[in-house]
Amino acid sequence: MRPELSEYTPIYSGKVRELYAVDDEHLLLVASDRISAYDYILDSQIPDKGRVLTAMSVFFFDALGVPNHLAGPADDPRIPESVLGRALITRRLDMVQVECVARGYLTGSGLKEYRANGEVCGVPLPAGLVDGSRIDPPIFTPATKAAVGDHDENVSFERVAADVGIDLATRLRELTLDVYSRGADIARDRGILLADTKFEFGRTPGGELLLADEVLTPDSSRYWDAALYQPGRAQPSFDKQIVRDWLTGPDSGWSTDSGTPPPPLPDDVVARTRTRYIEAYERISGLSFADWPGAAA
Ligand SMILES: N#Cc1c(N)ncnc1-c1cnn(Cc2cccc(F)c2)c1
Repeated sequence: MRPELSEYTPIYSGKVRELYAVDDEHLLLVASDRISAYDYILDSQIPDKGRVLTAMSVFFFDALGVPNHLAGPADDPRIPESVLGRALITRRLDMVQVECVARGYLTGSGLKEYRANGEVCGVPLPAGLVDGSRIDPPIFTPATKAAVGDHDENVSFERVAADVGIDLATRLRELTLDVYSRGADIARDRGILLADTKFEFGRTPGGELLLADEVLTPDSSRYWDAALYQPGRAQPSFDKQIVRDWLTGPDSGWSTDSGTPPPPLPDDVVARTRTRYIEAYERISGLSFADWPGAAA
């Protein structure tokens, strides 16, 4: 008999995820079916998004073999039925307060910084780069965690070293770039470009540094279809472009500068977006989402 979610203590509620205390040493990370676009949490949910993204994290935790915070399988008996497949039991860690970002392509806040001063997080880049340019080798572009609703602030490696010490900062950079590069290789072999990603790390009471949070999901990363890749423009998001195009298209009656929340999504936009998430998982993992625990939404 599985416990009810109400038996666990809520300790954090994010835009699309929640965190519960299971006991003194373990947490339950729950991924919802909520989706964000243009800095709004949409009223419409994407069925099975939480289960797909949980499956992607588990695939990469297993595939990359990095010591991590998982403390049980996807069907761990401590996971309530109501969130089975979209929740994981993890070790409770002392989280390192650094957003560990790796970039293999130039876009978003990194592009904005580059256009202003030719570098990202203090890392100089070659002249002449455009939106979507490859950054080879990939770079470590850390950020400080923002308050809810704010954007993280990009900081230099030197700032991270000042905050957490040079040894830990060096280890964070090394792990971030290694895990990003190996994850990007896996995705690229399946026709999907991992443009950038954000990792979080934490330490055990014994001081071991573990990879935590979600790993290489479309919510913590930018995924692009390699077949559509064209440097010099904003690349279509593998998973969110259908939503973005409808919201900014003629049928939504909405615009990004309206100052109002986006309208609900049409059923076909929801359905096609669900399919994109499942396609990303099945192409990258080589596994069938039908085999993943939990009831289809
Ligand atoms: N992972 C992890 C983790 C851990 N293993 N130990 C202690 N704290 C955290 C932790 C704290 N904040 N977050 C972000 C987060 C993740 C998932 C859902 C949310 F609502 C929020 C993660």
